[in-house]
Amino acid sequence: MPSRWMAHSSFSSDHFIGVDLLGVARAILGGAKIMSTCKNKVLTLVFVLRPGEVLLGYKKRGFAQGWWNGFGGKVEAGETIEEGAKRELHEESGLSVSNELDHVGVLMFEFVNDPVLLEVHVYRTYSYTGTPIETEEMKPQWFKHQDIPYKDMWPDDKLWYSLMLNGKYFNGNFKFEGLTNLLEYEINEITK
Ligand SMILES: Nc1nc2c([nH]c(=O)n2[C@H]2C[C@H](O)[C@@H](COP(=O)(O)OP(=O)(O)OP(=O)(O)O)O2)c(=O)[nH]1
Repeated sequence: MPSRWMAHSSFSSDHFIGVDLLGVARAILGGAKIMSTCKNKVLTLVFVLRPGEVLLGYKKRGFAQGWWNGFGGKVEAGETIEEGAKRELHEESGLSVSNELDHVGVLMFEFVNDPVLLEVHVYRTYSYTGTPIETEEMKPQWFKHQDIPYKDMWPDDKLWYSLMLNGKYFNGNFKFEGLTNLLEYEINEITK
């Protein structure tokens, strides 16, 4: 395990967020090392915003069923990551985005006993057309920032949502055992 990772037993206030370019460089180097031995699965995650609120979808089936999340999924062959993000947003919420999405972060997830790393590209946008609709996969709902249902979400989300909601740029590394036990993590805010 890379020594730069921090071990934590709770998610209270002891998490590590460094505005530290050296740390970012180390994270990139660490990522490159991991990438040479593992295959990454590239995924997208899109947050649609309006003042003071974020649109989340209740996952009705599949991976992370029963949790609230942004919209996204696997990037398909022949599309850019951003094209994949817009496609998944449309498929899962009915919303369309014609402008560029704001790429705010990359989150790397490692799962114990699984060689595949998840590389999740996080986007946000205030600009969209359409009305959110319930789809086969997601049931959308607007949440005020103070009402975000963290207890029914991925355990890492409470650690980086404030950065995303506040328009900060960040990257993160997370090591999970199963889907609910977050063993170690590191989050870096990036100054652009
Ligand atoms: N908020 C949050 N999202 C995560 C985490 N880990 C993780 O994979 N995701 C996101 C990335 C993707 O948007 C989504 C997983 O994608 P998916 O498996 O549903 O992909 P998909 O829609 O292409 O899958 P499928 O329906 O075709 O099976 O979950 C996490 O820890 N927090």
